[in-house]
Amino acid sequence: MKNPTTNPTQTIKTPLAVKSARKEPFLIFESVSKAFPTPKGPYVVLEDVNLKIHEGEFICVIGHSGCGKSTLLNMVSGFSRPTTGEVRLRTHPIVKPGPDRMVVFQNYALLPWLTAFENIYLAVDSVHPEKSEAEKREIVQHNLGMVGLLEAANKKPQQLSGGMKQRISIARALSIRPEVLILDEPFGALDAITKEELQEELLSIWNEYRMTVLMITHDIDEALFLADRLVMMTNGPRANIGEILNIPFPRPRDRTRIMEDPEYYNLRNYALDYLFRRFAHDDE
Ligand SMILES: Nc1ncnc2c1ncn2[C@@H]1O[C@H](COP(=O)(O)OP(=O)(O)OP(=O)(O)O)[C@@H](O)[C@H]1O
Repeated sequence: MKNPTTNPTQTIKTPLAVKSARKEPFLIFESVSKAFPTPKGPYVVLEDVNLKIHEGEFICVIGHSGCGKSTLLNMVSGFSRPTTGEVRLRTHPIVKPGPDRMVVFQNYALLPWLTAFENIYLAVDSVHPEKSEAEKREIVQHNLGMVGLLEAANKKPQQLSGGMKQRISIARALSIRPEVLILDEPFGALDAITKEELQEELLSIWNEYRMTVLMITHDIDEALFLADRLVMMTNGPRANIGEILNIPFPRPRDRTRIMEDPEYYNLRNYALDYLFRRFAHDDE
Protein backbone atom coordinates (compact mmCIF):
# COMPACT_ATOMS: atom_id res chain seq x y z
CA MET A 1 0.00 0.00 0.00
CA LYS A 2 1.32 3.39 -0.95
CA ASN A 3 2.09 5.65 1.96
CA PRO A 4 1.09 9.24 1.28
CA THR A 5 3.84 11.73 1.83
CA THR A 6 1.56 14.36 3.32
CA ASN A 7 -0.90 14.06 6.16
CA PRO A 8 -4.26 15.22 4.75
CA THR A 9 -5.58 15.83 8.23
CA GLN A 10 -3.08 18.64 8.60
CA THR A 11 -2.68 20.04 5.12
CA ILE A 12 -6.15 20.35 3.65
CA LYS A 13 -8.57 23.14 4.47
CA THR A 14 -11.87 22.89 2.63
CA PRO A 15 -13.75 26.07 1.76
CA LEU A 16 -16.70 24.73 3.79
CA ALA A 17 -14.50 23.94 6.79
CA VAL A 18 -12.99 27.42 6.63
CA LYS A 19 -16.43 28.96 6.30
CA SER A 20 -17.94 26.86 9.10
CA ALA A 21 -15.00 27.59 11.39
CA ARG A 22 -16.53 31.03 11.83
CA LYS A 23 -19.89 29.60 12.88
CA GLU A 24 -20.94 28.26 16.26
CA PRO A 25 -20.78 24.45 16.49
CA PHE A 26 -24.20 22.89 16.03
CA LEU A 27 -23.76 19.34 17.28
CA ILE A 28 -21.23 18.78 20.04
CA PHE A 29 -19.79 15.67 21.65
CA GLU A 30 -18.10 16.73 24.85
CA SER A 31 -15.99 14.20 26.78
CA VAL A 32 -18.42 11.44 25.82
CA SER A 33 -17.86 7.96 27.22
CA LYS A 34 -20.19 5.00 26.99
CA ALA A 35 -20.00 1.79 28.98
CA PHE A 36 -22.43 -1.13 28.83
CA PRO A 37 -22.98 -3.29 31.91
CA THR A 38 -21.91 -6.91 31.45
CA PRO A 39 -21.68 -9.84 33.92
CA LYS A 40 -17.91 -9.21 34.02
CA GLY A 41 -18.36 -5.52 34.80
CA PRO A 42 -18.75 -2.40 32.63
CA TYR A 43 -17.62 -2.75 29.01
CA VAL A 44 -16.28 0.65 27.95
CA VAL A 45 -17.06 1.05 24.24
CA LEU A 46 -16.22 4.72 23.80
CA GLU A 47 -13.96 6.86 25.94
CA ASP A 48 -13.63 10.63 25.98
CA VAL A 49 -14.95 11.39 22.50
CA ASN A 50 -14.86 15.07 21.56
CA LEU A 51 -16.23 16.39 18.26
CA LYS A 52 -17.79 19.60 17.01
CA ILE A 53 -19.99 19.50 13.93
CA HIS A 54 -21.26 22.57 12.12
CA GLU A 55 -24.76 23.04 10.83
CA GLY A 56 -25.15 21.63 7.35
CA GLU A 57 -21.97 19.57 7.46
CA PHE A 58 -21.88 16.11 5.92
CA ILE A 59 -19.90 13.86 8.25
CA CYS A 60 -19.00 10.23 7.55
CA VAL A 61 -17.80 7.92 10.32
CA ILE A 62 -15.62 4.94 9.54
CA GLY A 63 -14.00 2.33 11.76
CA HIS A 64 -13.71 -1.40 12.21
CA SER A 65 -16.70 -3.51 13.12
CA GLY A 66 -17.57 -3.24 16.80
CA CYS A 67 -15.58 -0.08 17.50
CA GLY A 68 -18.69 1.82 18.56
CA LYS A 69 -19.93 3.76 15.50
CA SER A 70 -23.59 2.89 16.07
CA THR A 71 -23.17 3.52 19.79
CA LEU A 72 -21.86 6.99 18.93
CA LEU A 73 -24.76 7.80 16.59
CA ASN A 74 -27.34 6.34 18.98
CA MET A 75 -26.40 9.10 21.39
CA VAL A 76 -27.29 11.67 18.71
CA SER A 77 -30.60 10.01 17.88
CA GLY A 78 -31.31 9.86 21.62
CA PHE A 79 -31.82 6.06 21.70
CA SER A 80 -28.97 5.91 24.17
CA ARG A 81 -27.28 8.33 26.56
CA PRO A 82 -23.62 8.82 27.40
CA THR A 83 -22.38 7.23 30.61
CA THR A 84 -20.35 10.37 31.17
CA GLY A 85 -20.07 13.56 29.13
CA GLU A 86 -22.71 15.16 26.96
CA VAL A 87 -24.00 15.30 23.39
CA ARG A 88 -25.60 18.68 22.64
CA LEU A 89 -27.65 20.00 19.75
CA ARG A 90 -26.95 23.72 19.85
CA THR A 91 -27.05 24.32 23.59
CA HIS A 92 -29.47 21.51 24.51
CA PRO A 93 -28.22 18.17 25.83
CA ILE A 94 -29.73 15.29 23.84
CA VAL A 95 -31.64 13.10 26.27
CA LYS A 96 -34.26 11.37 24.11
CA PRO A 97 -35.28 10.81 20.48
CA GLY A 98 -37.00 13.68 18.70
CA PRO A 99 -38.25 14.65 15.24
CA ASP A 100 -35.33 17.04 14.79
CA ARG A 101 -33.08 13.94 14.42
CA MET A 102 -34.14 11.13 12.10
CA VAL A 103 -32.41 7.80 11.54
CA VAL A 104 -32.18 5.64 8.42
CA PHE A 105 -31.03 2.06 9.09
CA GLN A 106 -29.36 -0.44 6.79
CA ASN A 107 -32.35 -2.81 7.08
CA TYR A 108 -34.87 -0.07 6.08
CA ALA A 109 -37.12 -0.58 9.16
CA LEU A 110 -40.32 -0.14 7.14
CA LEU A 111 -43.57 -1.51 8.53
CA PRO A 112 -44.33 -4.48 6.23
CA TRP A 113 -48.11 -4.26 6.53
CA LEU A 114 -48.22 -0.66 5.30
CA THR A 115 -47.69 0.65 1.77
CA ALA A 116 -44.80 2.97 0.94
CA PHE A 117 -47.21 5.91 1.10
CA GLU A 118 -48.63 4.79 4.46
CA ASN A 119 -45.18 4.25 5.97
CA ILE A 120 -44.29 7.86 5.24
CA TYR A 121 -47.75 9.17 6.16
CA LEU A 122 -47.48 7.53 9.59
CA ALA A 123 -44.25 9.44 10.31
CA VAL A 124 -45.71 12.75 9.13
CA ASP A 125 -48.92 12.18 11.07
CA SER A 126 -47.10 11.34 14.30
CA VAL A 127 -45.01 14.51 14.16
CA HIS A 128 -47.63 16.83 12.65
CA PRO A 129 -51.05 15.67 13.92
CA GLU A 130 -52.23 19.29 13.65
CA LYS A 131 -51.90 19.35 9.85
CA SER A 132 -54.90 18.55 7.68
CA GLU A 133 -55.05 15.21 5.88
CA ALA A 134 -54.60 17.02 2.56
CA GLU A 135 -51.45 18.75 3.83
CA LYS A 136 -50.02 15.50 5.14
CA ARG A 137 -50.77 13.68 1.88
CA GLU A 138 -49.08 16.50 -0.03
CA ILE A 139 -45.94 16.15 2.13
CA VAL A 140 -45.88 12.39 1.49
CA GLN A 141 -46.30 12.90 -2.27
CA HIS A 142 -43.55 15.51 -2.33
CA ASN A 143 -41.08 13.27 -0.53
CA LEU A 144 -41.96 10.21 -2.61
CA GLY A 145 -41.33 12.39 -5.68
CA MET A 146 -38.02 13.55 -4.26
CA VAL A 147 -36.71 9.97 -4.26
CA GLY A 148 -38.35 9.23 -7.64
CA LEU A 149 -40.86 6.70 -6.32
CA LEU A 150 -44.30 8.18 -6.87
CA GLU A 151 -45.29 5.10 -8.86
CA ALA A 152 -44.47 2.84 -5.89
CA ALA A 153 -46.77 4.68 -3.48
CA ASN A 154 -49.24 1.83 -3.12
CA LYS A 155 -46.75 -1.00 -2.94
CA LYS A 156 -45.86 -2.80 0.26
CA PRO A 157 -42.19 -3.24 1.24
CA GLN A 158 -42.05 -6.89 0.10
CA GLN A 159 -42.98 -5.74 -3.42
CA LEU A 160 -40.02 -3.33 -3.54
CA SER A 161 -36.33 -3.89 -4.29
CA GLY A 162 -33.69 -3.11 -1.64
CA GLY A 163 -32.86 0.19 -3.33
CA MET A 164 -36.53 1.18 -3.47
CA LYS A 165 -37.03 0.28 0.20
CA GLN A 166 -34.05 2.41 1.16
CA ARG A 167 -35.40 5.31 -0.94
CA ILE A 168 -38.69 5.02 0.97
CA SER A 169 -36.93 5.06 4.33
CA ILE A 170 -34.92 8.11 3.29
CA ALA A 171 -38.14 9.81 2.11
CA ARG A 172 -39.79 8.92 5.42
CA ALA A 173 -36.91 10.40 7.42
CA LEU A 174 -36.84 13.56 5.31
CA SER A 175 -40.62 14.00 5.30
CA ILE A 176 -40.51 15.57 8.74
CA ARG A 177 -37.58 17.82 7.80
CA PRO A 178 -35.13 16.81 10.50
CA GLU A 179 -32.24 19.12 11.33
CA VAL A 180 -29.96 16.08 11.61
CA LEU A 181 -30.16 13.06 9.34
CA ILE A 182 -28.47 10.00 10.86
CA LEU A 183 -27.62 7.22 8.43
CA ASP A 184 -26.39 3.91 9.88
CA GLU A 185 -24.67 2.24 6.94
CA PRO A 186 -27.68 2.89 4.73
CA PHE A 187 -26.33 1.51 1.47
CA GLY A 188 -24.40 -1.46 2.90
CA ALA A 189 -26.89 -4.06 1.67
CA LEU A 190 -27.28 -2.67 -1.87
CA ASP A 191 -25.59 -3.71 -5.10
CA ALA A 192 -22.86 -1.42 -6.44
CA ILE A 193 -24.97 0.32 -9.12
CA THR A 194 -27.95 0.97 -6.84
CA LYS A 195 -25.56 2.17 -4.15
CA GLU A 196 -24.02 4.75 -6.51
CA GLU A 197 -27.48 5.91 -7.63
CA LEU A 198 -28.59 6.42 -4.04
CA GLN A 199 -25.37 8.24 -3.15
CA GLU A 200 -26.06 10.67 -6.01
CA GLU A 201 -29.68 11.14 -4.90
CA LEU A 202 -28.67 11.68 -1.29
CA LEU A 203 -26.13 14.30 -2.35
CA SER A 204 -28.61 16.17 -4.48
CA ILE A 205 -31.19 16.18 -1.65
CA TRP A 206 -28.51 17.37 0.77
CA ASN A 207 -27.45 20.08 -1.71
CA GLU A 208 -31.01 21.34 -1.71
CA TYR A 209 -31.81 21.14 2.01
CA ARG A 210 -28.38 21.23 3.66
CA MET A 211 -29.47 19.32 6.72
CA THR A 212 -26.61 18.12 8.90
CA VAL A 213 -25.77 14.52 8.01
CA LEU A 214 -24.00 11.90 10.14
CA MET A 215 -23.42 8.71 8.22
CA ILE A 216 -21.71 5.45 9.16
CA THR A 217 -20.03 3.69 6.28
CA HIS A 218 -17.48 0.94 5.72
CA ASP A 219 -16.75 2.26 2.24
CA ILE A 220 -13.92 4.78 1.90
CA ASP A 221 -14.93 5.71 -1.67
CA GLU A 222 -18.46 6.45 -0.50
CA ALA A 223 -17.11 8.69 2.25
CA LEU A 224 -14.79 10.53 -0.14
CA PHE A 225 -17.65 11.18 -2.54
CA LEU A 226 -20.15 12.34 0.08
CA ALA A 227 -18.48 13.85 3.12
CA ASP A 228 -17.04 17.19 4.13
CA ARG A 229 -15.13 15.37 6.86
CA LEU A 230 -14.36 11.72 7.50
CA VAL A 231 -14.16 10.79 11.16
CA MET A 232 -11.90 7.76 11.59
CA MET A 233 -12.35 5.79 14.81
CA THR A 234 -9.72 3.86 16.72
CA ASN A 235 -10.42 0.24 17.64
CA GLY A 236 -12.42 -0.66 20.71
CA PRO A 237 -12.76 -1.17 23.55
CA ARG A 238 -12.28 2.41 24.77
CA ALA A 239 -12.50 3.63 21.18
CA ASN A 240 -12.04 7.26 20.33
CA ILE A 241 -11.69 9.47 17.28
CA GLY A 242 -8.27 8.74 15.84
CA GLU A 243 -8.16 11.29 13.04
CA ILE A 244 -10.45 13.45 10.97
CA LEU A 245 -9.86 13.79 7.22
CA ASN A 246 -11.03 16.95 5.52
CA ILE A 247 -12.44 16.10 2.08
CA PRO A 248 -11.66 19.09 -0.13
CA PHE A 249 -13.51 18.33 -3.38
CA PRO A 250 -15.72 21.19 -4.55
CA ARG A 251 -19.50 20.87 -4.61
CA PRO A 252 -21.63 19.95 -6.38
CA ARG A 253 -19.48 16.87 -6.70
CA ASP A 254 -18.93 14.94 -9.86
CA ARG A 255 -17.78 11.36 -9.29
CA THR A 256 -15.73 11.13 -12.50
CA ARG A 257 -13.98 14.42 -11.87
CA ILE A 258 -13.18 13.49 -8.26
CA MET A 259 -11.75 10.15 -9.34
CA GLU A 260 -9.48 11.89 -11.83
CA ASP A 261 -8.06 14.08 -9.07
CA PRO A 262 -4.70 12.81 -7.72
CA GLU A 263 -5.77 14.07 -4.29
CA TYR A 264 -8.50 11.42 -4.30
CA TYR A 265 -5.89 8.66 -4.27
CA ASN A 266 -3.80 10.46 -1.68
CA LEU A 267 -6.81 10.60 0.66
CA ARG A 268 -7.93 7.08 -0.19
CA ASN A 269 -4.50 5.63 0.51
CA TYR A 270 -4.25 7.62 3.71
CA ALA A 271 -7.58 6.23 4.98
CA LEU A 272 -6.72 2.67 3.87
CA ASP A 273 -3.37 2.92 5.61
CA TYR A 274 -5.08 4.18 8.75
CA LEU A 275 -7.61 1.34 8.80
CA PHE A 276 -5.58 -1.60 7.59
CA ARG A 277 -2.08 -0.85 8.85
CA ARG A 278 -2.08 1.64 11.70
CA PHE A 279 -5.40 0.47 13.18
CA ALA A 280 -5.53 -2.99 11.64
CA HIS A 281 -8.13 -5.21 13.25
CA ASP A 282 -7.33 -8.84 14.04
CA ASP A 283 -10.77 -10.10 13.01
CA GLU A 284 -10.75 -8.62 9.50
N1 LIG B 1 -26.60 -2.73 24.61
C1 LIG B 1 -25.38 -3.25 24.62
N2 LIG B 1 -24.91 -4.00 25.66
C2 LIG B 1 -23.66 -4.51 25.68
N3 LIG B 1 -22.78 -4.31 24.69
C3 LIG B 1 -23.16 -3.59 23.63
C4 LIG B 1 -24.47 -3.02 23.52
N4 LIG B 1 -24.57 -2.33 22.35
C5 LIG B 1 -23.37 -2.48 21.75
N5 LIG B 1 -22.53 -3.23 22.50
C6 LIG B 1 -21.15 -3.57 22.18
O1 LIG B 1 -20.46 -2.36 21.96
C7 LIG B 1 -19.51 -2.51 20.91
C8 LIG B 1 -19.76 -1.46 19.85
O2 LIG B 1 -20.97 -1.77 19.16
P1 LIG B 1 -21.48 -0.87 17.94
O3 LIG B 1 -22.69 -1.54 17.38
O4 LIG B 1 -21.58 0.53 18.36
O5 LIG B 1 -20.24 -1.02 16.92
P2 LIG B 1 -20.13 -0.59 15.40
O6 LIG B 1 -18.82 0.07 15.23
O7 LIG B 1 -21.34 0.16 14.98
O8 LIG B 1 -20.10 -2.03 14.69
P3 LIG B 1 -20.57 -2.50 13.21
O9 LIG B 1 -19.69 -1.78 12.24
O10 LIG B 1 -20.29 -3.98 13.23
O11 LIG B 1 -22.02 -2.18 13.07
C9 LIG B 1 -19.63 -3.96 20.43
O12 LIG B 1 -18.65 -4.72 21.05
C10 LIG B 1 -21.01 -4.36 20.90
O13 LIG B 1 -21.06 -5.76 21.13
